Amino acid sequence: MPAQPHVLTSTPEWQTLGELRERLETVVMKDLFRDDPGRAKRYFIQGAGLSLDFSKNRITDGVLDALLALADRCSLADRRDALLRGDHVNVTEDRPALHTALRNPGNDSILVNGQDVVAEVQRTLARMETLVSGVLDQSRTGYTGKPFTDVVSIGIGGSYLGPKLVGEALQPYAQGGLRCHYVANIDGTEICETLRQANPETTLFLIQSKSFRTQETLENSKVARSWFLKQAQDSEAISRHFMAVTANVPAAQDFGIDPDNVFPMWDWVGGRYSLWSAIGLPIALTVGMDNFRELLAGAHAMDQHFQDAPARENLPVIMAMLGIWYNNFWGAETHAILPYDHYLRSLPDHLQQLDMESNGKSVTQSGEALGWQSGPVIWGGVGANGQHAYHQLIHQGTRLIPADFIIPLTTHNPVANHHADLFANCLSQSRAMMAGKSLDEATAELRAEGMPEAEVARLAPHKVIPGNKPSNTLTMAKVTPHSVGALIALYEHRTFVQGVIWDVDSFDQWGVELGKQLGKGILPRLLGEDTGQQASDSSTDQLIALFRSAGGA
Ligand SMILES: O=P(O)(O)OC[C@H]1O[C@H](O)[C@H](O)[C@@H](O)[C@@H]1O
Repeated sequence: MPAQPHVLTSTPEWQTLGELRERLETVVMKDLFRDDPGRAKRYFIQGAGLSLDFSKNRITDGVLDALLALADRCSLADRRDALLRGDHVNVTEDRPALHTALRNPGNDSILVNGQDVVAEVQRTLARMETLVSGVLDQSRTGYTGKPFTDVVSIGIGGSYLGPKLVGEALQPYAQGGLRCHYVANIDGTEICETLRQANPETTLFLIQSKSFRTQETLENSKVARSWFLKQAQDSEAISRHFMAVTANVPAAQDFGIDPDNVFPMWDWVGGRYSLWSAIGLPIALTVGMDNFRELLAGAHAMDQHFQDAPARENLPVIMAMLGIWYNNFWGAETHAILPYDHYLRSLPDHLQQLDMESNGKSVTQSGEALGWQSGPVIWGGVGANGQHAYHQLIHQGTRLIPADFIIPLTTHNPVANHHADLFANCLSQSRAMMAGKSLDEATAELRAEGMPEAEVARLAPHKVIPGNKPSNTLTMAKVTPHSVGALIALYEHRTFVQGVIWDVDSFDQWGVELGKQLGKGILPRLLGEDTGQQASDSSTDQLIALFRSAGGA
């Protein structure tokens, strides 16, 4: 993909946005709502079953036009088409990023290095179907003939976060009662606590690693294999209990996985975009293949919306450009993801990797230092819990924190007035962020309580909520396989659009490599092996000595 033929900050569109930012300094959203009864309706769009109210943003039609003009200047439509048709948009690794092909039900072939990606995807889905139906109908059993009760998915990063999020999100669709556990960290506690809950005779292990080189996953898998063999006492039994999803088939075979039990991954799928591939097996084993296909259909519907909807009505484009507005013109350093739904509790974790690993970059596609900010810190948590914790800083802290509120209109678990209460909480937060509370209002409230005037004057400033804090509200009819697919694909495309504007490679992640390299030198020293390793720095040396003096190994 060629580099942008411009310096972003020198474009007329960027200059216009800078001027608009100055003009909006004193504009208050509350006044915009008061003066324009049609505002909410005008800034409300829908696609793939999701609705976005983006009226509580510091924008005018002029700002929106200018943001979309910037997207045009960055050739967004061409870059989107290049992504979808399989051009090598991952420039540093010289390969496509074809996660959209994983959820494309069409039969038109897409060739990557002479290989028909679409046929590969269909073949893999059929193999997944065979495994899933065999496990769920109990025709496929463990080595003693007992049906499976537990699945342990071992993987980290993109081979963990997406499946965990969706597996939790689709609990209402669970079939077969399999318990799915996820082990990611190289922390003995995680694997040991998981294995304590499992029975080797009835546990299926999925080793999820695109590279099959990831230390955490390999070490945890070895522990799982030893634990299993200790009871099974027969290495032949491994083939009934261990599966792998990987692009590195020889390494999986070396580990002892039967080639028939290896599901493919491909170079043209990035780890953080891989839940739609066989990496999604824990999801399919939880909810069955029909629901897994519905998940893919939801994501595909969002792909089509992204491709076809005009920019002004395009959910990923609008959300991405609003993010650019706050990140690059208002100095926002973070972006909060606030799902008001227990099933979506791991969404912030997944989006953290998706967005921060994709757009946490400092050079352009052609390797020049960026002259502008790239991806923000993504964080968040489930509402209303956050309201009793970090929302204080959102409302009254000194930083500007744009937020996405995400909430289904109906619940799988109607009980008392809970869902209306939850919805009221969500709306009250976005309204409080937008409207705030003025000094006059705070003063009047305190006076109404009958407080002495001196106390009123002392307390009122502490009760002021500045307001004018931006947020989006995303809704869906219900948390379903389709809506969850659409939601995740929406954020994938939002991330892509921002990467286009910033001119970064959103599909590599070189920054995570250095720690891995250094770890290889540090480990032998922690274990007291004399490797002739040079000392690193006095801090690292001191901490190594501390670990060894405590007998930490
Ligand atoms: O699937 P794997 O090859 O084991 O990789 C697992 C994860 O680790 C890497 O270090 C990257 O940071 C992630 O993008 C990747 O998803």
